[in-house]
Amino acid sequence: MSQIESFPDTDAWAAAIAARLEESLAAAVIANGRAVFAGPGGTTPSPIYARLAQADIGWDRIAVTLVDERHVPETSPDSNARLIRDVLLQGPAAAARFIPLHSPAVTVDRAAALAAHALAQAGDRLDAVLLGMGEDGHICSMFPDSPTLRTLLTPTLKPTVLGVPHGRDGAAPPQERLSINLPWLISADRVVLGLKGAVKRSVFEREAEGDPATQPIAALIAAKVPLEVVWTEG
Ligand SMILES: O=C1O[C@H](COP(=O)(O)O)[C@@H](O)[C@H](O)[C@H]1O
Repeated sequence: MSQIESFPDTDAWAAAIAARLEESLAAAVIANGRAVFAGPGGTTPSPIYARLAQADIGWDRIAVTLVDERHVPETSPDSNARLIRDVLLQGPAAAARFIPLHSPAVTVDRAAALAAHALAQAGDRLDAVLLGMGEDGHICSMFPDSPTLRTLLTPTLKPTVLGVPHGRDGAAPPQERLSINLPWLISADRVVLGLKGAVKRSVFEREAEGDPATQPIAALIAAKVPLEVVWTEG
């Protein structure tokens, strides 16, 4: 199982994660003249994004995208793009190019195809990835019991973005979603999973021992994603 690194409080935790992402993005800009970062939405990443935004790392050479998104316009409070624009793409990081996963006025599958194309144009791998995890064990929009789950977790496909239908009969997710697939994470140089709280720690420990075909955390570990798990009680 992946080691869990613990930090005493949210400030130390967010600073440690932001420093790792900054280091990988700066190294990629120096080595390749460009870099690609992908991050999550949700309630967890804001303090990390606020710190990362201040890094002096040549943001005009960096493309920023999402690991997942709801199929909603950016005006929606549920939009992960809105969080990225409001918190990460500020200060020095405002110079970065944003690649949204959602496209307005098309189906979720068409939006996914457009995002897959835009991401492939940005590069053949992600230089730094931040992940969050829901208390049901989902990362990106890889939801337990979703009909797209097994495809998203298939390690041998090419890196892409898939549309995820909303769950039936109250199952998650309540809205259509878009998600990068496991092969994008396999190809990444660095993947940091930021966890807060005792519940998420125990969910991670349980999921890490699970079935790689149906449990995203187990799939990442089995596929040898370069995963760093960084936790604070919060
Ligand atoms: O639905 C989502 O949830 C997860 C976890 O969110 P959090 O609020 O528990 O931090 C997030 O990683 C994902 O990007 C988001 O779309």
